[in-house]
Order: sequence, then C-alpha cells, then structure tokens
Amino acid sequence: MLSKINPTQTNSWKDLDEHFGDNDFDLRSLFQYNPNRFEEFSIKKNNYLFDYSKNLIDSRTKGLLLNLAEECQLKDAISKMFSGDKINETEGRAVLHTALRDFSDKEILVDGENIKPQIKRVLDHMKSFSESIISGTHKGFSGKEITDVVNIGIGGSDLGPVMVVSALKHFKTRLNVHFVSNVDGNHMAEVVKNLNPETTLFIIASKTFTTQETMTNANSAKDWFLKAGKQEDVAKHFVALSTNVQAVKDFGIAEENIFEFWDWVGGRYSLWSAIGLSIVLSVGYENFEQLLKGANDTDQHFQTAEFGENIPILMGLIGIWYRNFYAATTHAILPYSQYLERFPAYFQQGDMESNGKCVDRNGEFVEYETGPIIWGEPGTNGQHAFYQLIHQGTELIPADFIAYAKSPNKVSDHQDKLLANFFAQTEALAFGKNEEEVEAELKASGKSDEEIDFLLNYKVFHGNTPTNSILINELTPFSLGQLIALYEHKIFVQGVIWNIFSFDQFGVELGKVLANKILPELENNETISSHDSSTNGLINYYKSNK
Ligand SMILES: O=P(O)(O)OC[C@H]1O[C@](O)(CO)[C@@H](O)[C@@H]1O
Repeated sequence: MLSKINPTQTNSWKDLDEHFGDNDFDLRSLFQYNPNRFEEFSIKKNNYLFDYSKNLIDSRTKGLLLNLAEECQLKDAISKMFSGDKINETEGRAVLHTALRDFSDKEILVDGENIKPQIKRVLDHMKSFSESIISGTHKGFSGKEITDVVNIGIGGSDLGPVMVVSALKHFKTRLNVHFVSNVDGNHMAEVVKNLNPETTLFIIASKTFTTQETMTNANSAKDWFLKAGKQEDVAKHFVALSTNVQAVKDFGIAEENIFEFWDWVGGRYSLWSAIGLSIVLSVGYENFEQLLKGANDTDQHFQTAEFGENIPILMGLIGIWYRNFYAATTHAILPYSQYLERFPAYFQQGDMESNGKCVDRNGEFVEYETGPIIWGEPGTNGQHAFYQLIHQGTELIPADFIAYAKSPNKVSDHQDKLLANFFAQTEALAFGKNEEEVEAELKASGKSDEEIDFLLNYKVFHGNTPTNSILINELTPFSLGQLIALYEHKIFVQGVIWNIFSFDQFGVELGKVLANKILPELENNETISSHDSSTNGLINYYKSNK
C-alpha cells in the first residue's frame, strides 16, 4: 500500500506556500544573478540533456520540492511499484509495466509467482510471429505474403502503438501498418478501402476484449474479410492481444494467435506488452527490444538517481509547483520533431486518465488541484497556431520542448532552422521583450512618439513563461523508450504526491454505460422521452434526420 499523506498538510507544503508568497520569480534576474544557473539546473545523460533552468524556481524552491517528495514517501512508493506491490488498490492490482522491459535475471513476484518467464514467453512469440510475417514465410489464405497490418484498438490499445509507429517511421520494415480506433465506421471504411483481404493481417488489440468500439470494428473487419476469405482462413489473418483469453476464443481467434498480457499492465502503459505487436511488425523485433531497453534505462535512473538529479522526479515536482502554487491549469508538450507528432496525444491519455482524479487515497475529496490538462502539437507548426496565447495571453502555460540534435533525413538546412526555432522559443518565452526594448525598436524603425505610444503594450512580451528543454542526440528506438518512460514516471511522481490512485480510470465508465442504454433507443422509430429534455431533443432530431 502507498502512503496516504495529504500533501497540503506536510511541513514542506507550508514552506512552499510561504516561499511562493515571499518571492516573485523573474527569469531575467534569476539568470542575471546566477551565472551558473544552466550548470546548476540541467542534467546531462549519455545521450540527452535535460535543461530545467528556465523554470520559476531557485535552489530553495528545488530543496523544498525535494522535501515534499520525501515527506510524501516517494522513495517507498517507487520501490513498491517496481517490486509488484498492489499499489492500484481500487482495482486490487500490481503496476508492473516496468517488468516488461526488465531483461535482468531478477525475479518479480505477483501473488507469489515470478512473472518473468511469462513475459519472456510472449516476447518470444512476438519475435517469431513478426519474423514470419516480415520475411513473408507466413502466407495469407491465397498464398500471398502479408503487406498490410491493421491494428484495431482504442485508448491504450491504440495511442501508444500509433505514437511509436509514427515516431519510428525511419526504421520501418516492408509492412504498412494502419490503425482503426474510432467506432465511426468511416475510420474503418477509409482504412480498408485500399487494402486487399488476401494480404491483410488484423490485430485485435483489447485488454478486456469487451470495449464497444474495438469489438464493433473487429466484427466489421471480419465481415469485410469474409467477403473474400472463408471462416477457416481467419486464423491466417486475425490475431488478438488481450488479457481475456476466453473472450478472444469466443470471437473465433485460434489459441496460437493470442498474444497474452496481464492485469498488472495498465491499458495506457501497455505498449511495452503484447499491445506492442503492431510496433514489432512495423520496425522489427530488434528495434522493439531497443525501445524496451531504453525505457529500462530510465527505470534504472528513476530508481537509483538522487532525487535532486532524478529527471522524472524533477519534472513531476516542477509540475506540482506550477499546478498547485501558480494555479496553472494546463501543461503543453511541444516536440520539435514531426516524428513525435502523436506524442502529446499519447500523453494526454497517459497523464489525464492517470491523474485526472478528485478523490484521494483515503477516499476523501481533495481540496487542492490534481492533474493538469495536457496538450500540444509539434513545433514549428504550433508556433503558427497557438503560441500567440502562450506568449501574450493571460494564462501561465508551462511547457516541455523536446528536440533531436541529429536528423535521419538530411534535407538542406531544415534541421538548423528547426532547432533555431526550438532555441528561440524557449528564450523568447523566458525573457520576453520589455517596454524599453520595444520602445527602442520602434524608435529605430522610425515610428513617431504617437505611434510608439499606441503600439507599445501590444508589442511587449511579458516573458517569464517557464519551460523544460529535452535535447536528445538522436531519435532511435532506445532514446524513444527513454523519453516515454521519463513521462510515465513523471505522472507516477505527481500521483504519489497528490495522494491519488493513478492507475484506475473509473471516470470513463459512466458515458459507456449511458451509450449502451441509448443504443437500442436509436434502433426503433419511437419518439424518445426517457431522458432530460435536451438529450430527448437531440436523440429525436437525430432519429428524424439519419
Ligand atoms: O484495451 P481495452 O480493454 O479495449 O481498453 C481500451 C481503453 O479503454 C479504457 O479503459 C478507457 O478509455 C482505457 O484505459 C483503455 O486504454
């Protein structure tokens, strides 16, 4: 069990409160008065740099945040997660996605059983299966090689693979991997439109194998396939990734085509498990193993580095500083890499489904803020969309900037231009442009005093917007694994401190239940009156226009 400490009752929280009230952090002054600020507030790892110097903190803030982590017993929580304690108490489960990427000989026990052999068995299955598909030894029902793979899943059974497959495009095998997630039939229709059932493999990815969207899409995929193939050909074209082996068999998928995982893998943390099969097919098993090893590298760092040098811990604590003391409502993730196009969306689920909670580990409603809204898009595109608000709006939006030093595609001077923008944005956000600077600039451009008076405030950048920069040498499966795990552990750190349960997701249930109730009402011609007037009105309008 994790501790059940209300963070706001700790001494360090009170100290932080006071410290916040006493200080008006200004990044210009912080850098001016401390020439060693970058050295003090950055961490260099073998293959990446984490710079957190452009944050509204000083060494006392950092010290107090570290005290908060101690007081909330973070060390104990980390060791409990890694050793398989049932820290997901509301569901009675261990939280062991980290075991999936642990290639050491160390035993990890769940209910007295070492889970390492089962992990190895499934990994071996993924390896041999993917090799037979990629090499073409596995043939479709008409004797042709598989050319296209369609992963059918949603949420954690979709977003992680989508994000990694997109991020590792440069490492692609000969297979084309597609994803269908939305129950909107157009998603399925648009994906299968150009596919040939003879050369298509479907992966039905669902932890529970009960999710309405996935089961609907899986059945439609089967119908589409059976227009060309026969029932006995399904085995060559359908595989399933699930913890619910019986439901998979009932669906008609052969036992040898089931890639199992376990209830101690949370859906949004499952890309490391059998749910990663589409990744394996997309980039090959060796690259998938590198991804796992990269994540394990961060796991080691998280478990062993001193808190003050521990990147996910610092990311988590700095996030708490903004959320609870500065009342920042959102946090932006801004990758300066088109390959990481789906990274913010992936961690929208990762973070918001984990820490979007209002009941603490004592079962009481919290009286402080928990998880922020996570959002973002790749730079430089975002600069031409929403950065205006970050620079000059009325919200404080802390942001993470992520970039790679090397680019696998050398296209004229694109990389330098991309990185110039990456550096420029965090500089502009931190230091802005004050009145004197704007005035001097306007004068130099020949504006009259009257014009300067009018334009001055519009042209001022208040600056002082905090950012972290993560600059990674190269986008490889290994470094991607490292990066994903940094964010996973950041989320864990925040959940521990907020005293909430980060590994359940009851908040997604109510809508699902109501949709199942409404569905039969859409299938007849009756006027509906069983809901409130708005819902009745919407349903009846739909029924008369569908
Ligand atoms: O893999 P399943 O069981 O189909 O669930 C899909 C997703 O649905 C959720 O349960 C709720 O959105 C997620 O946590 C999960 O990733």
